[in-house]
Amino acid sequence: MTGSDFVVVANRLPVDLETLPDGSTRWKRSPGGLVTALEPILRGTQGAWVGWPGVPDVEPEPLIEDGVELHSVPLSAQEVSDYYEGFSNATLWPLYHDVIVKPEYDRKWWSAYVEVNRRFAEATAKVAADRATVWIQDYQLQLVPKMLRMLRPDLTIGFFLHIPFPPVELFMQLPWRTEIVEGLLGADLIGFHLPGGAQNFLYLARRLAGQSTSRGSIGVRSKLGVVQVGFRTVRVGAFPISIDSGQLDEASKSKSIRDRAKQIRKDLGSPKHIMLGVDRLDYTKGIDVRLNALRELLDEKRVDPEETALVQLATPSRERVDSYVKMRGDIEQQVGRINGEYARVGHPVVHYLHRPVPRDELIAFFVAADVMLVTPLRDGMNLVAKEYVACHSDLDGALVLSEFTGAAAELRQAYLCNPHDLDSVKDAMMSAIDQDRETRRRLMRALRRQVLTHDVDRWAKSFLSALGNGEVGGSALMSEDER
Ligand SMILES: O=P(O)(O)OC[C@H]1O[C@H](O[C@H]2O[C@H](CO)[C@@H](O)[C@H](O)[C@H]2O)[C@H](O)[C@@H](O)[C@@H]1O
Ligand SMILES: Nc1ccn([C@@H]2O[C@H](COP(=O)(O)OP(=O)(O)O)[C@@H](O)[C@H]2O)c(=O)n1
Repeated sequence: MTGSDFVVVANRLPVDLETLPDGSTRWKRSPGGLVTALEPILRGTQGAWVGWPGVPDVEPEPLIEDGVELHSVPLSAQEVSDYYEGFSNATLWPLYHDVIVKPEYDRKWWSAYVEVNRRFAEATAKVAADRATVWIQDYQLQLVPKMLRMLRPDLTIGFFLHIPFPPVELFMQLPWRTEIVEGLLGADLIGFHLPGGAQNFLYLARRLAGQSTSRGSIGVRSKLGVVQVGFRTVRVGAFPISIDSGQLDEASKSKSIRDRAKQIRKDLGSPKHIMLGVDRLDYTKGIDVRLNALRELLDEKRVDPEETALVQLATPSRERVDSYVKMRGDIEQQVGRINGEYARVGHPVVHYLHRPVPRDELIAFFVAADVMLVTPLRDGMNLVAKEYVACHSDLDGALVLSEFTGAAAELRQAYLCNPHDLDSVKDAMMSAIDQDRETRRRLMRALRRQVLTHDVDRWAKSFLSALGNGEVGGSALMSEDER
């Protein structure tokens, strides 16, 4: 059998097919941190990537990009609605993000999820070489490990969840909770960002799937948990994802980016403090939280509108899902309200862009920003926080970071805040603005040490070596009955 020895399977390909006004098509980079992280890992490996091309009802021929074979899995318009917008992003996404909005449980969406997961498993089974390693990504594809194992028992199968794995009490709401846990248990190794997610999963493997599991605590890139599924041993661990920090560090030092960053400051009217938010427009990201905090700081005259600019770059995301439509309206109203009260003609306080920004332009914004605002109510990791740090070799920047991000477990020298407590967010913003230069430099130096030594390459190697060598750090097995 021919095929690829290493296959990544993700809901999206790293590029989306875009139709131009003249009817022609071109590929453009897909949104989100999963693609940011995996694209440099696969580049040049001669591996394959199986995913949806981002638009309904098309099935482009396989293509090769940077040595990687891209294989499209087609979705009909109805499947985009039921599997992607419905079950993935109106059921699982809110359920796994602390039910910030109420998850909807719809049997039709579940059927579409099962059907599309089956299609991904079949497409992968065709692409993978004999005894290949397959790495399945994220919440959209949690049934694929089991389905693929049934089709191709020769494969080594890894699964990584990019979003938080929820507390047991929330997960238990899901009508199809057992099927999801059993789907994941088809993998040889299941990875989470944080030990807490892995621990939650182990408990559910005992309780819902009735399997024996290890009892010891799980470490970061160490001390894996174990689930015994018949004769198979499934390992479970924490592998915090990261970015290509060396590449970003280099890029941010280039003259063209530095010049562009200076120009951005000028264009903003040379304010004393540039604050920046960079997110997909998603209710998990707490864009409303930072806008509320800024408005109160302006009201209380702790921040001077003449000296301050907040730039919010918001990539459009999941634009047909109801909760996203509503949130967009709310945020745009908040931006309008702040500018209505505090802007001068030609001098807004909040600069809001609802469109994707080219990569170099984004890096220039990171370089220009004095204070980065990352305030999600819940976020699996948040790569933006790490990207900002990687872009500040000048040590002259401050990161305000929500405790409810995966990144907060590693970036302890950020100005940490609780996004549910507006005073905590306001205080963190003020500390970031006011802190003396020496303290800011010391904190940024420590943050950079973490981000530059823990890059995406280390993430992938730690996961793949654990997948490859069957390394186990777990202790004795414990079944549900023994608990
Ligand atoms: O594909 P979309 O529906 O447009 O969404 C984009 C991606 O969003 C999510 O990203 C997550 O992965 C990041 C990298 O691990 C992590 O830092 C972040 O906290 C997560 O939210 C989603 O998980 C991906 O599947 C989407 O492609
Ligand atoms: N306007 C924007 C916003 C985000 N992004 C990128 O999208 C990725 C977002 O990753 P993330 O882990 O912070 O969050 P998710 O969007 O994956 O949930 C980062 O690599 C950002 O640099 C972008 O390119 N343009």
